[in-house]
Amino acid sequence: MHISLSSTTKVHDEVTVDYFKSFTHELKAALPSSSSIFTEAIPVNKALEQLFAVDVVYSFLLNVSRADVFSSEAAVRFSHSKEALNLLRSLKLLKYCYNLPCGQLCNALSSVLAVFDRDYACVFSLLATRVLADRKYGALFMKKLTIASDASAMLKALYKPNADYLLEHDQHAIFPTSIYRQCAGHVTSSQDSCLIEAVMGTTITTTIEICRDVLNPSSKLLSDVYKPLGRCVAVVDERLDGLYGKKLTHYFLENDITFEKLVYRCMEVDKDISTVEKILVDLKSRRVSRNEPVLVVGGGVMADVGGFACALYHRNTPYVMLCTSIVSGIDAGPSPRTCCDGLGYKNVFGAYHPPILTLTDRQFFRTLEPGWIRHGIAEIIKMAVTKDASLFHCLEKAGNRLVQTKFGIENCEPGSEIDQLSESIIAKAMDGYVRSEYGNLWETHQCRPHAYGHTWSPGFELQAGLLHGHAVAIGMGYGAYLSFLEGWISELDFHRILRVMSNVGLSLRHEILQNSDSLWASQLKMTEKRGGNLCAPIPRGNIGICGYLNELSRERLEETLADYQEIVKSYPREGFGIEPHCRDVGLEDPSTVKQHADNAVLRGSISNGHTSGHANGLANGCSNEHDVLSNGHLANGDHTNDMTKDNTSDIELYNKWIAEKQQDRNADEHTSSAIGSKFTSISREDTPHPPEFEQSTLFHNGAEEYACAMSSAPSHDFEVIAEETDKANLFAPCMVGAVEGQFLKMMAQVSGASRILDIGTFTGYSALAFAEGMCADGRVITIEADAKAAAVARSCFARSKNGNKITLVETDARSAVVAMAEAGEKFDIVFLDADKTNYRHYYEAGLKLLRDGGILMADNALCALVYGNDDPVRQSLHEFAQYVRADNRTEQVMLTIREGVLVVRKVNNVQS
Ligand SMILES: C[S@@+](CC[C@H](N)C(=O)[O-])C[C@H]1O[C@@H](n2cnc3c(N)ncnc32)[C@H](O)[C@@H]1O
Repeated sequence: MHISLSSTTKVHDEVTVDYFKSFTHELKAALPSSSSIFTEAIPVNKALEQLFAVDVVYSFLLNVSRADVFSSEAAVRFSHSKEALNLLRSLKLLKYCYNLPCGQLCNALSSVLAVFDRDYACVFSLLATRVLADRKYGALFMKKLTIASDASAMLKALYKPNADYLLEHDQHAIFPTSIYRQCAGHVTSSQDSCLIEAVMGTTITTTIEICRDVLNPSSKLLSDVYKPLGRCVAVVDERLDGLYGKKLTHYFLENDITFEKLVYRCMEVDKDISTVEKILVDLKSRRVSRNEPVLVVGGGVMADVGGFACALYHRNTPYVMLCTSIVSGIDAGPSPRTCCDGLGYKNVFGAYHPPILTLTDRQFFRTLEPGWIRHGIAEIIKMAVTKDASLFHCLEKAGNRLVQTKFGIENCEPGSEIDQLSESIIAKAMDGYVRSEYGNLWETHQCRPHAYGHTWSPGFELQAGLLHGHAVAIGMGYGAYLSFLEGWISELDFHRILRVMSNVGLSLRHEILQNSDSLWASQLKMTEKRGGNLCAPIPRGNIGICGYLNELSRERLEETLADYQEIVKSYPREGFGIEPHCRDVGLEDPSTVKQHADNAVLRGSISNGHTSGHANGLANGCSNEHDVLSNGHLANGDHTNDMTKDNTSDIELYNKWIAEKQQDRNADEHTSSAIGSKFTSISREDTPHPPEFEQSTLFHNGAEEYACAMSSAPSHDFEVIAEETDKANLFAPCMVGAVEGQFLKMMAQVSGASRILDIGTFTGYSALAFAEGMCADGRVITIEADAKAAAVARSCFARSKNGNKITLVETDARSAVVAMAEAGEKFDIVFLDADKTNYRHYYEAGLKLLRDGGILMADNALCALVYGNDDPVRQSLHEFAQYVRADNRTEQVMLTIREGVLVVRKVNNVQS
């Protein structure tokens, strides 16, 4: 250090634990508890001015502002105890004292004092609390009080020279963009500057804490971050909001912090760019600043998309990760690899952006299903086998009690052996994970122990619809077998690894392994991703140590895979896992999701004239073991080759094919009216009655079944509805069913509807389909007159995660719609599915209820064709269709979905 500021200022080369200790004693001597500064009589600004003028304080702040807080030497100096580590955490904050709000600065000072003198810290914290509570001075940067043009001359004389020093020698300390990251680099150039060689590096700091009861208002973990800012903007997983939303709100309310909660659905299927976009739009609308840590609350999906949104927002915005699942709590939460799926690939978009603070609290595990707990344990086992033998011992000891007690949270006493063991397991797993991840933040090399189990599993995880943890467990078991065959671990240790997984109900095998193609495809893809090396992490030497397998031929893979499956058959359940599939724990089958994703890629590649190899190329750039889709044909590239053929010949072939098809069809009387020469001039003739239609159904046999098979599978909630309808002996065909349900859901999604009116609930299928397609704060009002049907619907809504978006009104819809229109209610979509003879009445009220541009849909509209001549509904539906057709306030299309859906768009502002 080259500057002396006053004769009394001591400049320390190194800030140590002892330095903090002597600061505490010196401060107590200079400002004893009896000082007037600690009394309420003195205004906050005066108290602060006095505090900063104390010689001990300004020499302390000078030293910490110049301290090298990010070096490994500094870490070593503070590594001997938890208290010392907490001091390092305070030091990292105090380094930026000029830029800290006074409230936060005083808080950090009282945390330091608390390590050495609790009584004195208590007195000091009263001052800190007063400052924090002061709207003006609590949020004011220390530099405003000490070096700004209107600061007192005395304080300026003390603090300005050091600020000037920092401006020259350590710009981060005086004008930081973020207090959580620094960068440095050097540039060398030729004399004429035509050749430049440069090196750049970034240093990021973060804190990870395994904590308890973080949402108890007395916990300071979150309030320490947000109190100085005055507010907390949080992005919250919708499911978590249902479970803990009130507690979260209460926490911030009690701590007098404005809480702005943004809620998003975070199922695996939501992990796409649209969710990230929504978060970005919302952050902007809340005017979140680039220095304001966003609170991200949820499991793995939320950690990925929330973290990614923060990485994109202002190019880089800090965030605090509150982990609520095991996977986020020890893996995705602190992970720097934020991402979302896209173009049919998992994790194809992303950024390296770790949280500034990760909090893992086991209390949240209470609401996890056993199947989710089991799947989370796989990620812990991976760290135990490759990084930490002591963690492995803990897992062996705890066994299935981890699942039974939800990691020491249920069916056991606080402080019991399993409670402590669980805490230790989570902490050690986290430690192992961040040690292997943070040393290789940008994945600049492929020696990554935490990828154990992830080399072959991407080949079958999605195809088999497996939960990630079960797929990884199979990958780990097989990897351990290869390690044993290599002579890297003993047979005993190989079986210990299998046993620890089997004991908690994880899978050691699955039928899909009978075909090794997908594993081989995955191996090829991984090798490509890992820079041409297989580099498969497997245990080597002992449990707790990692080695890397770099060669495995196709023949050997087949042979060893077959042997492995024989061996694991001797394990309980013949090696199969408990509830291994996503569908077993109520999650959407990812293979369905994947199928749609593949279609998207294919469509994209055709319409862009690109090959699917283009999309493959994107996947190659991915950086996450979870990211390769298990699609054998894409991975093998054979499909790619088809698509890269000469474009012209493809078009010629297509034209020839279509000409033949046209001829065939035109030869068939029934279809020639709609296809071919008459296509552009369909008759617009109207008839007083519905035209004769020879068939009693709209479609040939098999058409609807095929449409159903090729549409996204409905969620489990609809199975519940079907079962309950059946149990209640209600007429099941009343329900809109799978294909139309999926259509309604999509209409809600693509229109971004936030309010939908569903007339004719029956047992709730259409209402729930709409609800599924709407965002968290969407509302479906559904009307049903029949008490029995309404009761079934109500119970189904109560069992669905989307049921909270639905309000069921049990009444006669005819008068209800009039009353709603009179009350000025507005909807984005109105769906008619009640008494068909009253469709015209609902239509008129519906137009009043729709916002401009809104959509009205009338179900069963094509039934005018198939109902018998003596059925009054036949004529009534026909007249309704005629009425709409003649209405110039709307435009419409009759869709041949199920029994016909007449879709009507309101084009003008409709007067009542
Ligand atoms: C075809 S079902 C509706 C099916 C439902 N949309 C679904 O997807 O499951 C028609 C429902 O409308 C109800 N309904 C008929 N007339 C009604 C009225 N005037 N007011 C309210 N509900 C009525 C019937 O009780 C019946 O449950």
